[in-house]
Amino acid sequence: MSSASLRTDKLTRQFGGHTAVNAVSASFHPGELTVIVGPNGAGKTTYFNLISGQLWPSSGHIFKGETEITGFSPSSRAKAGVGRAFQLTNLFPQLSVLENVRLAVQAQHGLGHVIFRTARSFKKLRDEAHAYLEATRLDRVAHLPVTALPHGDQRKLEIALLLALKPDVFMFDEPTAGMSVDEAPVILELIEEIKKDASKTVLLVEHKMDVVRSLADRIIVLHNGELVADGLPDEVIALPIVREIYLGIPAEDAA
Ligand SMILES: Nc1ncnc2c1ncn2[C@@H]1O[C@H](COP(=O)(O)OP(=O)(O)OP(=O)(O)O)[C@@H](O)[C@H]1O
Repeated sequence: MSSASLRTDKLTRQFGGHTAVNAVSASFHPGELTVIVGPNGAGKTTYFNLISGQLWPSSGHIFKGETEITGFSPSSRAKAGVGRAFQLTNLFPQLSVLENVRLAVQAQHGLGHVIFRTARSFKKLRDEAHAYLEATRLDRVAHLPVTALPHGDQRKLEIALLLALKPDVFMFDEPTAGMSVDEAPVILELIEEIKKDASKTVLLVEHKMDVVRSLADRIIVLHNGELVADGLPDEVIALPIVREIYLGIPAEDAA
């Protein structure tokens, strides 16, 4: 267990009388990309929100390495290395895409929003920000105010900001949702790149089976809040419950 970079132990969240996530224990390891699948309402987003700190668990624990982070705020979790691509909040709408990413880089370097000290250090931060924009193919819109970005580019910016955070654990919730067919491959290639880094742990919630197949090292299946399967992609995809959910094959025919 000690090699896990992230671990949930009997993680549970109730809403009123409804148990959205039910005693989910799972470990996630560096160099591994785990896709979390399950039907609508299975508890995937709630599980993600519990890990990233948007929701508190009703019971159970979350560990980053050896450190228990269950009581940490979302920003403390991010500082501890658990980073999630978020809907764009906390941005400076009047500033350009590049400036927003540069501020994220600056914050990651522990400089907060202080005025940069030297021209050289400012250039270093800008160059790093530019590298994240190139990685997400946003360099062509670097000068635009963030409010001018179309939806697909906004989703890419979420990922550029996540890269700036330099997390050990990357969390993506349907990263290509709402993107056009020609935009999605850029993001998938980028996630491929991240997963090649043996020190990074990647968690992905995804509905699209082609994306699941191309990226997953491992798949876990949530159903009614419970973890019902955990294994290698081929094994898990062959399970009747997964074939029923994703391929529409009734469980009795798929068995
Ligand atoms: N804030 C909330 N208050 C009450 N019930 C909630 C809340 N958030 C989620 N739920 C319920 O918890 C269950 C799990 O929802 P969740 O959104 O985590 O599922 P999901 O697997 O992410 O679904 P989808 O694939 O549709 O996004 C659902 O029954 C949902 O209605």
